Amino acid sequence: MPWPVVQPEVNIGVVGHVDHGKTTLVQALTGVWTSKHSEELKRGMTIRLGYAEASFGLCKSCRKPDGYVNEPSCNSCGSDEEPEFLRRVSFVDAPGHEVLMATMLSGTAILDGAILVVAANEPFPQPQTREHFVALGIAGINKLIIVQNKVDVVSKDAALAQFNQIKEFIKDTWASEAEIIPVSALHKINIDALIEALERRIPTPKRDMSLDPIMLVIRSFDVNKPGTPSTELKGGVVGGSIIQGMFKVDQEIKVLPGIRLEEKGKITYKPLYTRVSSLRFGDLEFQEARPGGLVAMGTYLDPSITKADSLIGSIVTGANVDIPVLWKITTTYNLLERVVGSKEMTKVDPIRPKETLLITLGSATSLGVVTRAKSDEIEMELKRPLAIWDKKARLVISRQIGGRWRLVGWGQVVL
Ligand SMILES: Nc1nc2c(ncn2[C@@H]2O[C@H](COP(=O)(O)OP(=O)(O)OP(=O)(O)O)[C@@H](O)[C@H]2O)c(=O)[nH]1
Ligand SMILES: [Mg+2]
Ligand SMILES: [Mg+2]
Ligand SMILES: [Zn+2]
Repeated sequence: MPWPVVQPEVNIGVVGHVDHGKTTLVQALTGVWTSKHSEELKRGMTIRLGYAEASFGLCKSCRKPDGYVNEPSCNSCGSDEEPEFLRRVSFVDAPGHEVLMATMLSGTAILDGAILVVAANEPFPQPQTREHFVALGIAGINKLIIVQNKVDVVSKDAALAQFNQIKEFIKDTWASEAEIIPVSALHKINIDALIEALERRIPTPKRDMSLDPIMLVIRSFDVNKPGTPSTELKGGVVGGSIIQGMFKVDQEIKVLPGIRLEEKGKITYKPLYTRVSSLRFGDLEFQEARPGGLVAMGTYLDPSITKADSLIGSIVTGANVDIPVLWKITTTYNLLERVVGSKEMTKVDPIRPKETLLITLGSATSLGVVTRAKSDEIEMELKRPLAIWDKKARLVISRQIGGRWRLVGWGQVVL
């Protein structure tokens, strides 16, 4: 029986320090090189959130973990029997460069679990190894696998020494039980063991389909070729992940905070109302879409509104769902003791009135100027309003230190 054609059911983030091999690992798992943008190819680094899917299966004739495969055949044992389909998985490939921390943070909201990639040939931990690890903890992504990558270029002893350092690092944290798997992403060594660990340690979460539908937008496009006659134009497309509920073709939806308008120097956002024209995962069309994977949602919006990622950080929900959109927020907050994302790990100073912070909530980011600071609560005026779809969601607080946005704390909006 051929493997079923289904949408992915779980989102796994691939995070870690720059150049540690995240994109190479996603390619080993899915066959897809996610960094396709010209700037990314030129600079050899991930700039936007990358995305790729794979189906995993298990060969019954093989002994585990050799029988875990990402294609409907097994070359470990040469059996003619088709491996059994397990599930379709999506990978969100985060950029590791320190200047792209905000992009990494905006991806964490759509994850069900994560792989932290650590290069075996560099001292452990590197700054963004720490910072991404802390970001996962704040977002509550407690299903973690640590991949020790590039073991092909270090000695067995060096790999073992670093393995023990990683163990020591996670010992008293939320991730103390995380498995550490040595691989070579480049040479595709031990990928079967990694797939086995993903199947075992990052189960598909139970979803409640009766909740109001919420999709967090991480991309948006105009899919029309330049010069298309206006009568043949396709509506704007938003790409993102459904974090609760489900969407159907033809459903009435709204996009929040919506379109940015400027009138006499005053900036407002107006919600966009439209209908779902199509739902796609990869190249496949579906009539309905549920949590898991990255869905491309076709709409009847003017494509100039969605072009060039202009709706990143928006949320999509049902047209009648009430969600507060706020320019001013009060949040509880907690600060880290140290700035984990810089080499020096300086102390985190208290939040001061008038300072500008970077706030990440879901896939949205906004600058916020602190108007009042108490020991456990701050008030902020935002440069871009935030849609508060879940008042229990944690927002992440970053501060500019030495010219870089560094993660310094987290909080919860008080409504
Ligand atoms: N020897 C060896 N090199 C590897 C391995 N995995 C990745 N590399 C190399 O490491 C470099 C960086 O790999 P990427 O996959 O682009 O790293 P990344 O973590 O996605 O980098 P950013 O997206 O910029 O954070 C490339 O030259 C890869 O070929 C491995 O297992 N062994
Ligand atoms: Mg990359
Ligand atoms: Mg094998
Ligand atoms: Zn087999």
